[in-house]
Amino acid sequence: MNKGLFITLEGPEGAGKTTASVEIKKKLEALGYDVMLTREPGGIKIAEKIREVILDPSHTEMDSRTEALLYAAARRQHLAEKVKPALDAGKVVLCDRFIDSSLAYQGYARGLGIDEVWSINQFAIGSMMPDCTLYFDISPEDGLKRIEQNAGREVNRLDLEGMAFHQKVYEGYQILQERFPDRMRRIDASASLKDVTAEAVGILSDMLKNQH
Ligand SMILES: Nc1ncnc2c1ncn2[C@@H]1O[C@H](COP(=O)(O)OP(=O)(O)OP(=O)(O)O)[C@@H](O)[C@H]1O
Ligand SMILES: Cc1cn([C@H]2C[C@H](O)[C@@H](COP(=O)(O)O)O2)c(=O)[nH]c1=O
Repeated sequence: MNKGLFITLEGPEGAGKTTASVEIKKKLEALGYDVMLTREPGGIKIAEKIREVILDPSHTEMDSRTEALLYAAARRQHLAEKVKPALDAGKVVLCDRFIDSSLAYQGYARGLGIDEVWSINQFAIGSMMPDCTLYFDISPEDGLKRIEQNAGREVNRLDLEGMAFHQKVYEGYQILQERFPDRMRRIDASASLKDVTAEAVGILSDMLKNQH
């Protein structure tokens, strides 16, 4: 049984998840919560190594099922080694991407099937679903425009996919929102960082107050 709160941040490329997660962490800490920020794929040594393999732009030959399985493997290790111990210690875990990324990117955009990708992830995560998912809603055009303007950002293999793929990712997230209306909370990610952070902190502090 979790003691902490498991929060995931989801959305298309350039939605502002990584930037906002740092601000959300600061605000929740100022309210007295013990917060751990982490990311997928990655967050620990083994998963960061898997991330390098998945996202290396030269790995153009990677099969879609291999890609889905690697994400699930990285997820399992990250969950077992870092997320679960933090939740057991009562922390608020903010995780930049989780299973919904696999469902939207591999399940829907790659065409493997949301249910098929769900089932391989069931093996990886068991019953460890997020308590709440902040869905950063932004059009793929606007998200990619932000990334293009960020000269320092690494360009990974998935960034190099065309607009049709990113449009499908966006559609995939819309389907997930319909499927999980209670867990997924939509945030207008086209708003300013200040407004995005305030909306996210509002949602989470209500949840935390009700939990204790
Ligand atoms: N609310 C915002 N308004 C305008 N620009 C923003 C906002 N939030 C983030 N940005 C900028 O957009 C770019 C992408 O942000 P960020 O890396 O946080 O997105 P992300 O959702 O984590 O993307 P990815 O999943 O592709 O890594 C960065 O240059 C960041 O400074
Ligand atoms: C967890 C997860 C991620 N992805 C994709 C989404 C992004 O293109 C990259 C991760 O890069 P970021 O800068 O850290 O957002 O990987 C995916 O396709 N499936 C997943 O399960």
